[in-house]
Amino acid sequence: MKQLKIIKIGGGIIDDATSLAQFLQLFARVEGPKILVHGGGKGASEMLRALGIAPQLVNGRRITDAATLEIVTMFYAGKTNKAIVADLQRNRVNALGISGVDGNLIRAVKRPVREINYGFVGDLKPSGVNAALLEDFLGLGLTPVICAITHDGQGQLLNTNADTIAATVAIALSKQFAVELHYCFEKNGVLLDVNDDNSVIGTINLASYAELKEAGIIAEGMIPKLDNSFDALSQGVSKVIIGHALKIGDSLKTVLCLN
Ligand SMILES: Nc1ncnc2c1ncn2[C@@H]1O[C@H](COP(=O)(O)OP(=O)(O)O)[C@@H](O)[C@H]1O
Ligand SMILES: CC(=O)N[C@@H](CCC(=O)OP(=O)(O)O)C(=O)O
Repeated sequence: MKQLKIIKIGGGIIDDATSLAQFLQLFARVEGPKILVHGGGKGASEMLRALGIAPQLVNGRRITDAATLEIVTMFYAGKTNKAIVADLQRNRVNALGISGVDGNLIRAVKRPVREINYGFVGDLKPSGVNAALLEDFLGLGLTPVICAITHDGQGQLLNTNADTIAATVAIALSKQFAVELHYCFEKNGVLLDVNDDNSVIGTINLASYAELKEAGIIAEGMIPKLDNSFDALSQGVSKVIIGHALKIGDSLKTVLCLN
């Protein structure tokens, strides 16, 4: 089976121009077919504040009203996506910036209102990913760069967590490829002590994840990241790695496994 690397980069690195440039230089050197999925939540929150809108996140997901949707669409699909593609082109990677709307790449369903009304937030299923289009792009030697905006097929844009996009795209492509999913961020991996970058937990399985969550060692944004990771592993993704964005390929990282 052909190999494919799907690499997700989060807002902590994107927000820092030097770190982003260093990461993209490393990404350019990753061999074989690859896809970059990017977030940008931190910068979007700063932009919202600058425009007088208080960002609201619940369990790592942004409550997205109409005004917030307009701004995050500009920020993710415009400014951030194009800046990343331009820098990859500088690094001689033929990157193709794309949202989930273009080419019907990712069709989502607006999250139903339960205790919390998340507004224009999209939930995903692997069947909503146009895997054939991504395969075609890869076949043309292009490197897709996917942002966190999706659509419902009825003209409505939706904001979707970038970790979830990476996992769902990875699952959708795992029929055609042996997929390695890398979550890259500003720490060395999943840590025993969130303030000690030397406390990386080398491997986590479903049982140890439950214990670490119960003990409060894994918290906040790391919970949806790991939920997405275990979903991906249980639905055909070969390998999931969580590590530092500026140390891709380094041995310091967390590898996830089901058992
Ligand atoms: N055990 C842990 N190890 C590492 N990070 C953790 C842990 N528990 C909670 N976190 C938090 O999770 C954050 C990563 O999640 P998130 O902010 O969603 O990242 P990203 O924006 O890159 O997707 C870290 O910056 C850290 O504050
Ligand atoms: C619905 C939802 O939460 N969408 C995210 C999309 C961006 C993202 O996921 O960015 P990071 O990966 O940098 O956190 C948001 O607006 O924050």
